[in-house]
Amino acid sequence: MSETEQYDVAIIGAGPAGLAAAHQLHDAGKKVVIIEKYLWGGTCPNYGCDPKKILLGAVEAKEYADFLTGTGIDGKVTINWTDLMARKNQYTDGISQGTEQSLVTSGVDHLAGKATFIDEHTAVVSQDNQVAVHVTATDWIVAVGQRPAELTFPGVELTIDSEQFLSLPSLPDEVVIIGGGFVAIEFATIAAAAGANVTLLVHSDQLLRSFDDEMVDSLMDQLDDRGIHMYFDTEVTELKAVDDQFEATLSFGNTLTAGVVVRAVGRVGNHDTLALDQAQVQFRDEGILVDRYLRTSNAHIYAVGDVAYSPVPKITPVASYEAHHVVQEILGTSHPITYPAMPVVVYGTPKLAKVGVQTGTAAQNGYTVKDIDMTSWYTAYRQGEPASRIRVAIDQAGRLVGATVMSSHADELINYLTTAINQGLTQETVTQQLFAYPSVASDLSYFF
Ligand SMILES: Cc1cc2nc3c(=O)[nH]c(=O)nc-3n(C[C@H](O)[C@H](O)[C@H](O)COP(=O)(O)OP(=O)(O)OC[C@H]3O[C@@H](n4cnc5c(N)ncnc54)[C@H](O)[C@@H]3O)c2cc1C
Ligand SMILES: NC(=O)c1ccc[n+]([C@@H]2O[C@H](COP(=O)([O-])OP(=O)(O)OC[C@H]3O[C@@H](n4cnc5c(N)ncnc54)[C@H](O)[C@@H]3O)[C@@H](O)[C@H]2O)c1
Repeated sequence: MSETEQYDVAIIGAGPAGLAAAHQLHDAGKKVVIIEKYLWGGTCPNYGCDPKKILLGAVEAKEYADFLTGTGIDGKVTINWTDLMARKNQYTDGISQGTEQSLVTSGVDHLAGKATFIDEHTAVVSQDNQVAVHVTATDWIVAVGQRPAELTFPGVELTIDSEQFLSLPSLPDEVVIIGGGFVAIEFATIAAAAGANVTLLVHSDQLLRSFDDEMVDSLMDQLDDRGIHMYFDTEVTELKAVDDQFEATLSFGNTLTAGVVVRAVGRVGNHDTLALDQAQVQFRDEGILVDRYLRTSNAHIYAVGDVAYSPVPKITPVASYEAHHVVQEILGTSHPITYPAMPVVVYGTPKLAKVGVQTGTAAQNGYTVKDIDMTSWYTAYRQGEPASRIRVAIDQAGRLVGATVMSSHADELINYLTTAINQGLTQETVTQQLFAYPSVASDLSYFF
């Protein structure tokens, strides 16, 4: 074992959270090291948000062409999975090395290997066939993210997870996806647009539990129109390899045959890999327990991003935001974290996005809810979009407090609505702004 390296701050995990913290603390003059056991950059750019949205890029282009077929577009656009995957790989292949290089360029110390605590200030960083390194630091930031949740039925080892789906060399004709959340819907959309016959197996009675039910129903209609089959209250009880296919037995007795079965049933924290007991850090199955300062039960160890058990969406902007907060804590500006309104987007076709007060329950909580069909509005019309809908919640003072949007532009529109909520804008203040016309933003004042 090598001699111990001593740092002001050591960060475990080089995803969006860990990297943001490392660069900011280094820039502030701290002696920092960041430790990563797999790919520099973490989930989002290597096997999450970014590769997913590259695949979605082709899906969107195909959809736009499909919508306008017969009204100015002739011929059918098809997705070439091999070429699309090559484009995705061209992007992701450079991420880890490029991210590591930016640490080198910035002068941030970094170590490849798996970190495990041996006491509250020290971790061992080990890598196959290499001498383990001891790292000691005054403060630690744990930013180790999550991994796909497992299932336990016989044959589950024949399923693939989200990372494997995002690198599938060829797309089978039949795709089965277990789950009804973000990953399941996004992958179903991509696979269906690329020509596969897609079935979602949902173990509860609903998709996307945290969203406004009515908007989820609208999204389901759209998924249905795109040929995606959905079975609810259904589980896989067994999976077998039969010839070059897989045969899934379902809880109600039927069988389904598919070329690939994707597991998309949530994510679990990587905190169980860290020997946290050695550092007196408490955790539960859902993640590491943190207080309002993002401190763990050991005041010198913070947890941020997906692995922190905090009541916020587990998404990239939140991970970076929490990292920034902890940096301020370590630099001496101590205050409890508060979160602005946080937009989340399900990147299907169409996209479903929400922010702020849940619009499904807003009326019973005293807000005015407006439900607007935007299908005939200019933006949807000019693109021939078959369905576009928004529900907004407005408070007594006329301020927007929540929104759910289903549209091909929901990812952009939700950002404007987030700004409106965070700034406490009313219709009057929005009409004082000038927006380019015609554009998504130019409709903003009609939502109040
Ligand atoms: C398929 C998919 C699509 C997604 N799409 C979106 C999206 O569109 N928008 C969005 O905002 N979010 C999306 N997310 C979520 C987003 O990727 C995460 O919220 C984000 O990456 C969390 O950042 P993090 O830094 O907390 O963790 P991560 O990015 O997971 O990084 C944690 C890092 O820690 C490393 N690590 C773990 N254990 C150890 C250890 N013991 N020692 C050393 N290193 C360790 C891991 O290898 C990893 O690199 C998606 C996630 C998935 C899976
Ligand atoms: N666009 C985005 O921001 C984005 C995209 C993908 C993933 N993510 C992040 O990754 C997380 C994980 O995504 P996800 O779709 O895997 O999880 P999720 O929590 O969104 O959905 C999990 C799904 O699995 C089902 N499920 C749970 N246990 C099951 C079981 N035992 N058997 C069968 N089904 C079961 C649930 O009913 C649910 O439908 C998201 O919650 C989000 O934080 C974000």
